[in-house]
Formats: sequence, C-alpha cells, structure tokens
Amino acid sequence: MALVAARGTLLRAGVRLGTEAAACGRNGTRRSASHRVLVEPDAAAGIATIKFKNPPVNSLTLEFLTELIICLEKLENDKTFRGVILTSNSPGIFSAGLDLREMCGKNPAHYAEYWRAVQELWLKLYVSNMILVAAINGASPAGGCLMSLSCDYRVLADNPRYKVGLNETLLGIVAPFWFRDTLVNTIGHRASERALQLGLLFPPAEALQVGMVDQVVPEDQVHSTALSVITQWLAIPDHARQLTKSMMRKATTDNLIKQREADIQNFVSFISRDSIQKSLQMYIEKLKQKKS
Ligand SMILES: CCCCC/C=C\CCC/C=C/CC(=O)SCCNC(=O)CCNC(=O)[C@H](O)C(C)(C)COP(=O)(O)OP(=O)(O)OC[C@H]1O[C@@H](n2cnc3c(N)ncnc32)[C@H](O)[C@@H]1OP(=O)(O)O
Repeated sequence: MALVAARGTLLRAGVRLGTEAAACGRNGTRRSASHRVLVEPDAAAGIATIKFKNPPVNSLTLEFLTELIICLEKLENDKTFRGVILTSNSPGIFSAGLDLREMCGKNPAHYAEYWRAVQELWLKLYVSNMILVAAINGASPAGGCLMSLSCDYRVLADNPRYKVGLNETLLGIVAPFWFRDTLVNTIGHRASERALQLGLLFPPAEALQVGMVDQVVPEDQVHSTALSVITQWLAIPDHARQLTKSMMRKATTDNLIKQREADIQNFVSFISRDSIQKSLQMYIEKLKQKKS
C-alpha cells in the first residue's frame, strides 16, 4: 500500500519505474537511473552502498524520500544483499533532514502525503532485515540524524563541523513521538530529554560520548570502517540477528503503525498553524542570511 503510494508520487514526479529498478541492479556496476539515490552494489560481498545525491544538502524532499523508499524495498526483497551502508555522495553534508520547503506554504493534502513518506522511510529503515550502517560523512541534523539513528551502527567522520542531533526545537517545531522513541532507544531517557528540549547538535567527540554514534574515525576512513563493521555483523547468522533486531525494535514501530493516520493528522494540523509556518519561514530566512 505504501509502496503503491510511493510509486504514485514517483510517477507524478516523472520518474520511470523501469529505470528506477535498474538503479538497484546487482551486477557490481554503479547504476544512476535513479536521480537522487546512487547504489553501488557488491553482490559478491552481499553489501550495497546507498549514496544520497540530492543537492545542495540532501534534504528529504518528497521525491528523494520516495526514491529512497523504493530503493530500500528493492534491496530488502533481493536476497543477494544482507547489508547496506548509507552515506552521502557529497562529503560535508550527510543530510539536512526534512526539506523545509515541503513543510512551508503547501496545502494539507501535500503535508499529509509528505508525512506518510517520512513515516514510511523510518519504518523501512528501523526494522529492515538487512544490516544497516550509517557512514556519516557530513552534518546530520534532525531528519538526517533520525535516518542514522534508525541504522544498526553509526560511524561519524571526525570533523567539528559534522554535528548530529535532533534540533527540532530550534526551529520552533517538535520532534514527534517516534523520533523521540528512536533517540531514547539509542541514548537513554535522561540524555534524550536534555538533547530534545535543547535541540542539541553534537560535534563528534560529544556525539560519541552520549552514544549518538558508535565510532568516530578520520574522515578518509568512514567508508572502510563501515565496511569492516558490516563484515563483522555479516558473520552472525541472519535469522538469529533478524529475530533479535525485531525483538528489540518492533514494539517501537508497532506504536507508530497503530496510530499512523492520527500521527499524520497531528502533523498536518501542527504544521498548518500560522505560528509554525512563521517559525519555519524565519528559519529558512536565517539560513539564507547566514550566507550573505
Ligand atoms: C505536538 C505535536 C507534534 C507533532 C509535530 C509533528 C511534526 C513536526 C516535526 C517535523 C520534524 C522535522 C525534522 C526535520 O528534519 S526539520 C529540518 C531540520 N534541518 C535543519 O535544521 C538543517 C538546516 N540546515 C543547516 O543547518 C545547513 O544548511 C547545513 C545542513 C548544516 C549545511 O550548511 P551549508 O553547507 O552552509 O549550506 P547552507 O546552509 O548554505 O544551505 C544551502 C542551501 O540549502 C538550503 N537548506 C538547508 N537545509 C535545508 C532543509 N532542511 N530543507 C530545505 N532547504 C535547506 C539552504 O536554505 C540553502 O538554500 P539557498 O541556497 O536557496 O539559500
């Protein structure tokens, strides 16, 4: 059902499904028919690397979300691949999170479609049967951080500019309960309470200390470290690891699934408020002014 909706979005966006499918091919060569998601398959190793390519900052536009969802679904259904590395094709920015323009000045139907896609990406990532490792090679606020928190392991490049965290409150918005749950499951209740209220963005050493990431390594070793982690995890029998992952995470996703429509309605009414629209517009303006 969600995939059908996602495909509808892609078709409206003019993306041909035949070529999209080729983007996740497994013959070892890079296929780039998908515009915003590059997949580098290594069928022999059973690993694929997904590279985000949605310039300028890999923000999660509806089209990018949809391509990612379809790509993950194809990899999930292809038993060749047991592990996936998520990284950015543009070192410096992993992902700027949700696309602010998707949440500003649009109509309720658009907000609802957008939020369903955000939910879908999280659901696909959080309980994927595959081993997911985030190779965080750039800044990763809010929704970008959520993507990495939804992986099984996080490797962050050691660069003070590469901050990670759920900074929603700084924008005058509120991280929904399933963002919170994902953070609490990773760093615990007290640290989450502080991080969420203050909208903290952690530089690498602090991110490691609080448990937002599992390893901090020199920038040129992020991908190789992610590969060696995934290789270690691949040594565990899939069925045992998958059942264990499900045991740890399914209650969290079930909680969203059972109130998915209400969560969409909440988002639509929250984001449509004049005060929230004003906050977002001011934030976008601030980002622009930072440049000049
Ligand atoms: C009680 C009921 C609760 C229910 C509520 C439900 C839901 C509400 C919560 C919704 C959740 C939202 C989660 C999110 O992800 S919100 C997005 C948060 N993201 C950010 O704060 C990141 C903002 N961006 C940055 O900090 C920086 O851009 C950067 C990523 C660190 C990169 O810096 P730099 O390399 O210097 O690039 P620029 O800043 O110059 O940006 C270039 C370009 O990109 C535009 N841009 C940046 N981020 C975004 C974005 N997230 N969306 C869209 N566009 C973005 C930026 O404006 C520049 O554009 P121009 O070139 O046109 O000026």
